[in-house]
Amino acid sequence: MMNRIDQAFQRYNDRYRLIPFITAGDPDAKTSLELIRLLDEEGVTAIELGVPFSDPLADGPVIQAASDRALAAGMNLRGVLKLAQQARQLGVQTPLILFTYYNPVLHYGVERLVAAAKEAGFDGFIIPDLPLEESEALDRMATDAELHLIPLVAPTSHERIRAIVSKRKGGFIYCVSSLGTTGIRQHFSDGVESFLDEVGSSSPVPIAVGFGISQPHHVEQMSKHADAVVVGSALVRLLESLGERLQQEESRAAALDEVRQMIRNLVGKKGRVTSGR
Ligand SMILES: O=P(O)(O)OC[C@@H](O)[C@@H](O)c1c[nH]c2ccccc12
Repeated sequence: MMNRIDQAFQRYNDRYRLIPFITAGDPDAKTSLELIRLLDEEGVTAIELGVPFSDPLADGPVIQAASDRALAAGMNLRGVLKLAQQARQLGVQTPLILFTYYNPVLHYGVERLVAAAKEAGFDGFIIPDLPLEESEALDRMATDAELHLIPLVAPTSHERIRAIVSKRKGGFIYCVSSLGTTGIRQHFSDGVESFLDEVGSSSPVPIAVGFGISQPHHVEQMSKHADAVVVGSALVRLLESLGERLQQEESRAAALDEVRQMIRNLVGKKGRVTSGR
């Protein structure tokens, strides 16, 4: 089964493959839709659309604050589904990944959510706290709906990595660069590259790496060992600093240009052939 995520990784790309994460509804739904369109225009490989949650255990302070802002602005799982639907109606083709903690999924109903996500135009799910005993069923339902459940692997035991990776048939593997929570890092432990090489050598599908990545040189370095790079907190922090400017008509365009510039700095200049994996 091939969906937009699989097609995106197969498409020739002369820049670094970036998967940005944004918290849906931060600072508001209208801005989130503008951001999705901007990221689509910039040709990112996929977009992680985060459902804000009151208890984001795996998130550092930047994304925790973004969740609080989005919840205060009234965003919820239903609103995130609507955002995807609106983006597809506007012609957005970039793969959309529904990022959510498990609790909102449980409340909504797993089966109902898979159908609603498919209907809304999502291509995959990332659920960082999905209990292992639930993942089989959700994985099967997602595949039946031609969506991909994207597993996360951390630098833990080799057996666990192989168990997760070996049976994947599509989508990608999300390699967490370091244990701990999301958040900008200046340095990465030198074990990251060998961890990525280990996952990459046994993975039948592309691998992406995330956690802490914020600078073009991080993207360049990680792209030697992974097929794509996830950037969340650095982008969310920029959106926080742009705040009201994003929401006011007279300053919105200039604020969005700052976001565009950050994306361009991270994906590199056109014409650069990435060494890739
Ligand atoms: O924020 P960072 O350090 O750039 O990491 C990506 C991360 O934001 C995104 O993939 C994500 C947001 N919340 C998460 C919770 C768990 C795993 C991954 C995530």
